[in-house]
Amino acid sequence: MALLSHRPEESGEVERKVFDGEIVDEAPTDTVRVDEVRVDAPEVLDDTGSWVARRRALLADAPPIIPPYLRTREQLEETARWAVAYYAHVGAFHATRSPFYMLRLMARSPRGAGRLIGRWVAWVADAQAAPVHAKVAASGDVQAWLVLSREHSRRVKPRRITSAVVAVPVALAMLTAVLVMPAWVSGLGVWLLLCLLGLAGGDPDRPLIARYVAAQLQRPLASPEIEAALEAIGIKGKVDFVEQIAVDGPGWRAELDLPPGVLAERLLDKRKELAGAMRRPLQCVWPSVGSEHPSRAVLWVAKRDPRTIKRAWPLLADGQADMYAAFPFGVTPRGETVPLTLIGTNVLIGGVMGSGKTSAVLVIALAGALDPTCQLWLFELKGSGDMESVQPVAHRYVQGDDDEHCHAALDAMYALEAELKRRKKIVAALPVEDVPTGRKVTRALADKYPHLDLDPILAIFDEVHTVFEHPEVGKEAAEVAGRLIRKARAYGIILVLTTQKPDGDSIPKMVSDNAIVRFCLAITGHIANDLVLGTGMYKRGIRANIFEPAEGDDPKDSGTGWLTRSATSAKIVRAYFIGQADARAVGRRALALRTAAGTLTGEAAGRTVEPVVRETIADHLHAVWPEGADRVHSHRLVEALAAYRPELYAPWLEEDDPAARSTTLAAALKPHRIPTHQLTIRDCCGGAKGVRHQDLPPAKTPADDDE
Ligand SMILES: Nc1ncnc2c1ncn2[C@@H]1O[C@H](COP(=O)(O)OP(=O)(O)OP(=O)(O)O)[C@@H](O)[C@H]1O
Repeated sequence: MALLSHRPEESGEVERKVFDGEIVDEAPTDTVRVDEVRVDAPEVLDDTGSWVARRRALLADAPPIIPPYLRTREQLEETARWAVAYYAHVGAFHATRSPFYMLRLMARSPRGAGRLIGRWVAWVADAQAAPVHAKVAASGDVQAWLVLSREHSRRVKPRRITSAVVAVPVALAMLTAVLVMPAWVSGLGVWLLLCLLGLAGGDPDRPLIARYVAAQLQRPLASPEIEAALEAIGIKGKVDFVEQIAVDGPGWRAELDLPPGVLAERLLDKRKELAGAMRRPLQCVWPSVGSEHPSRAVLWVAKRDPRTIKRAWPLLADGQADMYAAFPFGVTPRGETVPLTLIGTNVLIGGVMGSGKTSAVLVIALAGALDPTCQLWLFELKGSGDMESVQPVAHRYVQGDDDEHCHAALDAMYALEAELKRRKKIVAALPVEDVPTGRKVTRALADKYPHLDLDPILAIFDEVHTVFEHPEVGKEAAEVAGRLIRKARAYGIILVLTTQKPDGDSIPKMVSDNAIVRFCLAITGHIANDLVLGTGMYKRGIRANIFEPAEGDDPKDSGTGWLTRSATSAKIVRAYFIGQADARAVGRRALALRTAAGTLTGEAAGRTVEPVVRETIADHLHAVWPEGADRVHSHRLVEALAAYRPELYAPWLEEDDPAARSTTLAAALKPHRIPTHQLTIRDCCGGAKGVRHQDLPPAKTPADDDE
């Protein structure tokens, strides 16, 4: 589906074209006029300059003289193929059922004969006038009765004569024909007569011909249907169609101005009602906000229900992926493949239960698996086993939502941070000719220096809120993830986070603010929408509450969401759906690829993952502890920590009250089992909460830090 394009082209030209909510680079060229609809000539505004200037503007927007499908052979062929396939199918459908249609006709012929004879008798007897006769007879008006009788005779007599003149010769002719003609001709005649009688004996509730109902073959879109549907959902008033409804890819596109004062975003909120009013499957109806003004709407309606079109992931059966390049991720409702390039980015995926997060992230994981150079760190924190297919090639694989799994996830985040610092140091020391596009990891760099281990790392944390909400590791994990998401992408570490709880508590602000690729599946409410897609997206009409999550066996819009890469690009995409059996087959292929390439690492190579030596707040306390002191007040420690590691502890100083700062420190120390006590330190400031040196765990080697 081509949707809206309002992204500056590289040339610097800005061309805004809106197609059904999706932002694309170029306007579609494959439009075919299909529908004679009322088209008002574009209004010429008074202030657009001279007569010539106004005509120029009109000409610029004028539809092409030769319809595009006559100029592009592919579109013409595609349309012709579609039409032939459609009519061939419909023809075959009815041809197969024609014997049943015949039987039905025969069975209805007695009723048809009865009806025709009844009508004939009623006509001859002028039955229409019977109620009037009855009324006059009841009134006892003799004069009126006589007038009516005369009139009745005058009308009925010629009918009787006509009937006799027609019926007798016809009956005789038929009898003669039956006796004289060969048997097959008589049979054909009787059969035809019975068919005609059968047609006359039809029942409107039981049509003779089976209605060809196919959800994926939609009737063409027409303006009266749109107007009626808008009215049905409460949008009353004059609707102006900006252009004729046209074929646009595998659907129809209508661009319209809603009645004055009605915002186009209302259609987004009422997509379901609109589809209901149009009597079309929800997945076929895609409204979007136009670019000209807030009341300009674009409605794209699919010719076929996208759910009935099975599209296999292009890498399912063969092929490799390259994490430094694009891999196929999904398709737009128009059926165009949407590639995804993840190097140099990170990904945030959000959606309610059943919206298709795991299926979408599985596409990314399998693409990573099919790049033999890519290290996979997989944390499936739902514990459902949906990513087991990738386990055989994973450098690290954790599945579950218990304490141990959350600790393992935090540990992995620290390990990724340590790896980031290692890479950063290496890249900083490289000669400038090795990093012509800036100090970041590239495929060329990784290939040139294989011993430096700069190959991409794909780290997926599925249902990451499980870690962020964990009472012990949550806060720490949020801080590490916040640092990682900002810095890791330049060094070939791709972070992919998914959550079914997009809210402030389950996704730290630092994470949501710094996500680059965002994929928002079905969600409820504008807060969750903007948390996943970025502030202001809901207002701009990029709304994921238009999608419906899976319900039972019906996938509905599952796997469909808004995919954005920057504030100005957004498109509706349905991620490829890869079933578990297929995913396992891809996993086996990935294992073979890596075994042949000798690139199995970590757990996949049978190694045990050692926990990283990492800094904790206990290490930081050791670092700031005054030499020789056996006790220090908490508020003093907070000030010292904030000076030592402002990125971690400066926010604690926002609290002016020393007691409140002490409470924050006590809460942070609790997971490390470091107690705080009421301490009186004479040379300091009397009695207050504080920490005893003897309660600190022994100092350990701090992780390398070049912050
Ligand atoms: N792209 C897709 N195309 C078609 N169906 C899909 C797609 N993605 C998911 N589904 C269907 O939706 C169901 C739910 O998908 P999935 O488990 O990925 O959702 P989820 O958001 O991870 O749900 P939960 O949070 O409950 O685990 C799947 O079982 C599948 O039937």
